[in-house]
Amino acid sequence: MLTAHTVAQVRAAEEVAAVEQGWDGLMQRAAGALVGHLLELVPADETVVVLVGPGNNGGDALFAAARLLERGRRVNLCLLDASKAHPAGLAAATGAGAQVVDRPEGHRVAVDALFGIGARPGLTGVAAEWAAWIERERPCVVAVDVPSGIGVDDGRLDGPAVRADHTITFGTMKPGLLLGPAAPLAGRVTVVDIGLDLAEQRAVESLELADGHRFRDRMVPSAADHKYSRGVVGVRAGSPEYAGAAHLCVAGAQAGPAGMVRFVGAPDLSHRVVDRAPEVVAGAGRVQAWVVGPGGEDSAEPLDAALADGVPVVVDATALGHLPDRFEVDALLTPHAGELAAMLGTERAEVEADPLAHARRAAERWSATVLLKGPRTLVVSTDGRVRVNTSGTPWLGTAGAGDVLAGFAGSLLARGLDAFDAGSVAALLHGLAAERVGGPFVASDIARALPGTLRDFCDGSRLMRGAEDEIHRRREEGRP
Ligand SMILES: NC(=O)C1=CN([C@@H]2O[C@H](COP(=O)(O)OP(=O)(O)OC[C@H]3O[C@@H](n4cnc5c(N)ncnc54)[C@H](OP(=O)(O)O)[C@@H]3O)[C@@H](O)[C@H]2O)[C@H](O)CC1
Ligand SMILES: [K+]
Repeated sequence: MLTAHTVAQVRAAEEVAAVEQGWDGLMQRAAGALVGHLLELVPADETVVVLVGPGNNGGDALFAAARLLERGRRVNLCLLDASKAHPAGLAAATGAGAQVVDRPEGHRVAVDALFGIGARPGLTGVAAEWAAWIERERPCVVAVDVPSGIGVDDGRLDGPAVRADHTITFGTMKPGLLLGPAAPLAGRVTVVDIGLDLAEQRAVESLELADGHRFRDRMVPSAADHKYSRGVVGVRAGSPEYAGAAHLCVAGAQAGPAGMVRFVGAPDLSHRVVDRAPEVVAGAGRVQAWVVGPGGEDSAEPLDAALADGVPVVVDATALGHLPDRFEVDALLTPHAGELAAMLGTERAEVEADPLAHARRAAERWSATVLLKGPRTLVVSTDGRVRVNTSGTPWLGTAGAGDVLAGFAGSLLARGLDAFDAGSVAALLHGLAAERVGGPFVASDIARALPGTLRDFCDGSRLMRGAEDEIHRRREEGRP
């Protein structure tokens, strides 16, 4: 699981680490980690330009520049404000032979050390000009800790920011490297250890394939299980206009770990669903979770009927327009930015500019877990936990992909996962299934790839557990 921490959490951990390592020791450790990656990333014959800001972020890079020069690399410095550059760092870099230049133009590799976690979002003045040069000329950019100018805690952009190819970040991910419009500016992110102890607190998490072990026992049936004990997922989706949404939502539900899918809809649509998917049982009956809304009629009736059962529910598409005042059951709302904007009475662009704040508002407003679909799907729980999904490909922007996701999430809910886990596991596996298929694809291809992806998620954890057991055995036997 990837974890990200806020600036305040990082600062607090730095205070603790500095007692042991000293502030200078921390900065040297950050600089050392940076050098290791720069030596790998930058071709030996390139002259690197380091864009140096007024704080410790610039300090990290100045000490790294000195060490690069000692390793025979060529380094120039662009100082945002010569009077404020980290004095000891500047002395080290120039002492090692770094040249100060006025402008970054002409360089093909840049290190962005303008601002780190101490910065407000949005660059101005010369920093903005340098960011514009990067945007125009597209040199290879390695950002120190974060791309300068991003909203570190929320991923917002408030004016120009640096676009990086790589970000070397210290101690932990930062929320802005994972979510919001800022995340793509970080490029490939590498977290390096500088001895911060952050394990317990976290602002944002991101599930990975290797996290299957956390869910395996709640998804894979045991020998004692039968179809009902595995959970029944009910689907109320589709309409004469969007009959396909019923098929796709059912296909997503069938791809999950529940033991049975029920479909409730108009007789004609029910016949068509069962003709295509003979395992489906049509008609009302007991379920452990409902999925309501994909391609559905614009009416309050399907969600009201589902809520009357008092079981967990996935609420998608048209059903998002008929929400109760607050949910009394465990609910997973799955809007895209436009739908969330309509729910909150705001504009789509506002949601896209700050997805986290809007998802949080909705989670609080309706007392429900909110899965906000997008390039980085967010899942926000009622108690404030946040997961962001990093799997998937842009090919997922295809008709019906959301219907499959809703059905699959419903199956996880019916199997007993809570809305937060069901939403975040569904988003992860939906994205991994898309990566597996490759693209271009249609939504049915994703539904077909989901069972294998789910199996890998669970099996991978078995392999990992095998490895953990082996490590444990070796330790007990005193072997390395
Ligand atoms: N604490 C440590 O020893 C370690 C820090 N590490 C690295 O340090 C940065 C954080 O460094 P910090 O000095 O706190 O902050 P910055 O380098 O990000 O820059 C702060 C200065 O920038 C000014 N500022 C902030 N925002 C803007 C802006 N939008 N435009 C112009 N100027 C801005 C700010 O001025 P103020 O007026 O707000 O005071 C500061 O002068 C961290 O990211 C690491 O890279 C290492 O991790 C090692 C340990
Ligand atoms: K930076």
